[in-house]
Amino acid sequence: MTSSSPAAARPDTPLPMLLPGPSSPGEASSRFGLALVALGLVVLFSVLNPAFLNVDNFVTIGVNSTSIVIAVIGTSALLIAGYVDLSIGSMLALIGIVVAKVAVATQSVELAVLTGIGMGAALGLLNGFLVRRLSISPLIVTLAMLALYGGLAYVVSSTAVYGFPQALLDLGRGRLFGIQYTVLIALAVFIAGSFVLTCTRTGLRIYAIGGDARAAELCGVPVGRTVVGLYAANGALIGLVAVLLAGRLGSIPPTIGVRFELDVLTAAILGGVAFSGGAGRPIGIAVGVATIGILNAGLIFVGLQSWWQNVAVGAMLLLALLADQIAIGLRNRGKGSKTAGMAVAAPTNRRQQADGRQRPTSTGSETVFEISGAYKAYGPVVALEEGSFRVGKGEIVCLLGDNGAGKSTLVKIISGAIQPDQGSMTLEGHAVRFSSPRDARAAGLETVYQDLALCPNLSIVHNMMLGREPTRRWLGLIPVRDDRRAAQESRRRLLDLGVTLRDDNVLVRSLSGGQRQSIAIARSLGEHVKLICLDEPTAALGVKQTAQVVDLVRSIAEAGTGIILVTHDMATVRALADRIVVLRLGRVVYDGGVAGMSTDDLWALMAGTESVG
Ligand SMILES: Nc1ncnc2c1ncn2[C@@H]1O[C@H](COP(=O)(O)OP(=O)(O)OP(=O)(O)O)[C@@H](O)[C@H]1O
Repeated sequence: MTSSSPAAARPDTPLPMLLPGPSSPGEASSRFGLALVALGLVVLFSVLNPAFLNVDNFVTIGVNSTSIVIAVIGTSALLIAGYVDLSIGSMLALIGIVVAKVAVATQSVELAVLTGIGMGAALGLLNGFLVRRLSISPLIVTLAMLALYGGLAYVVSSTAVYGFPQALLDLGRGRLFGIQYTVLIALAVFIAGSFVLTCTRTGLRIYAIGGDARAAELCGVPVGRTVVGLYAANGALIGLVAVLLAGRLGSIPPTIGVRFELDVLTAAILGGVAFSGGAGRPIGIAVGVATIGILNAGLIFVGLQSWWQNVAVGAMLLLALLADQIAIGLRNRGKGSKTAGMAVAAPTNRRQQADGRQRPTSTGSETVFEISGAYKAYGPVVALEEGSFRVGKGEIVCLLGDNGAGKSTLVKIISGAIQPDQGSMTLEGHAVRFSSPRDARAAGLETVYQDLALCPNLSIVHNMMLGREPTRRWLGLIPVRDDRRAAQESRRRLLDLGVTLRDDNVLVRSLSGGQRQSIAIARSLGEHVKLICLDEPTAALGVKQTAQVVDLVRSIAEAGTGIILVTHDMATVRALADRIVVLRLGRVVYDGGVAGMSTDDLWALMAGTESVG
């Protein structure tokens, strides 16, 4: 770890645009390799059939790829969030047939468009709801929907439907300045989708969910709502594809969606979207779509039977998944090898300096938080029998206890993750009751969990601001993420805590354990935070990193925030505790100072083998 000069971290330093997404060598090279694959295909098909290299041919490839261009943005967003919808081909067939029937029956283009997009959104919503509700793999849920929608398409009509109103045909075949409407619509959808993914708050949250859904949830991201919304948006896009296809082709057979999902998924994954979630960029996705378009057209051009397209696209998908796995392997191998240029500076106003002098306790200070008579049982197991203690303003209270003593249960109650069967809490003298961690956070009580609740695929700045991203109006109209303000805000917070950065655009995945812990603690510290609950902040850290975190915790307390620290690390207890609260078999058995106690005394107190007066 290297420390950086204060100038390097000055809040007014201009920042580049901060984009979430991949930065590992494996992912970058797979996109570069893909461009080469696309070029190689063009050369190969041109050699096999010189007529392939023709402007008209590429225009046709572009027009034929419009359905994939529209659908790939929804599929990519789902994949980035760590989800998938395999049913889009069958959904396209079902919506296409229904749209066709409505268009023929009413001869109204408006009704056809409304039916397509509305039905798509409804089917997508259903898929999203089932995926979240059933809590099983989205692969299985949407595979079932694939069969269901595909079958229903044949129930509605087992033969092709045609006889559409002229306005629908005009929509599919008309041109503006010589360019087909369908191409313009596809480009508009792709650009709008890319804008949402890279420039908006929702986009960042989609990457965050794919990086670590639980961490995103703990940071206040509404994961369930976002995922269901993504499925609905994806369905609406499939509805749009169905309408445009009806207009372009002039008839819709129930086989219209065959292999569609395979083409779309392959384009997205070839384009660098990680099947494992959390990564993928529009530029790569565009190259992926182009590759699939060239491949499909080229195979027809050289006169191969259609099943060779299946073979080729299937092989491409396998290769892309393999590249994805290699990228993950490379990333894991390189873990920890990079330094982020981050250090915790030594503040000058510390109550206890590095020489270990005891700092004065603040046991008698104004109470910021109090819990009384907390009781929690899981069936016959009493996890917490009597949890009562207080925390003063700026006081550090260490919560100690042997395994199974009830510490986690008490912390979960305080943080709103579970509700006690009995007991009460006050925050700054007011009675509080939290029905969720979000409630607790809103009241000014933050919890930093042992597994940190950070998204490894996002930058330090984005992690610091996740769930409360500042926004601005682009062109005075469209709300976009204000990454510059986010960076300034996050730097200011880190500097206040003595954490200086050389590069806050680095991904959290490349930080060391101590650096991550510092970021996790710093991100929990908003302006209105009155109490922070830290769960084993120094577990699994080395000596130097532990000292860094100890410094950080101390400076937070000095600023007046109350701290509850759950730890098994007696050196940390001795360095930080104003007071200790010891739990044994679900009961508080000691609440007082640590002065004069040896580490053995502390262990004995937890184990119940010695009494301390
Ligand atoms: N969800 C649950 N269902 C049933 N029993 C539980 C549940 N959660 C905790 N317990 C039980 O409650 C008791 C206290 O558990 P708790 O996790 O609070 O202890 P702890 O002090 O945090 O232990 P550790 O240090 O090992 O994490 C244990 O006996 C545990 O098995």
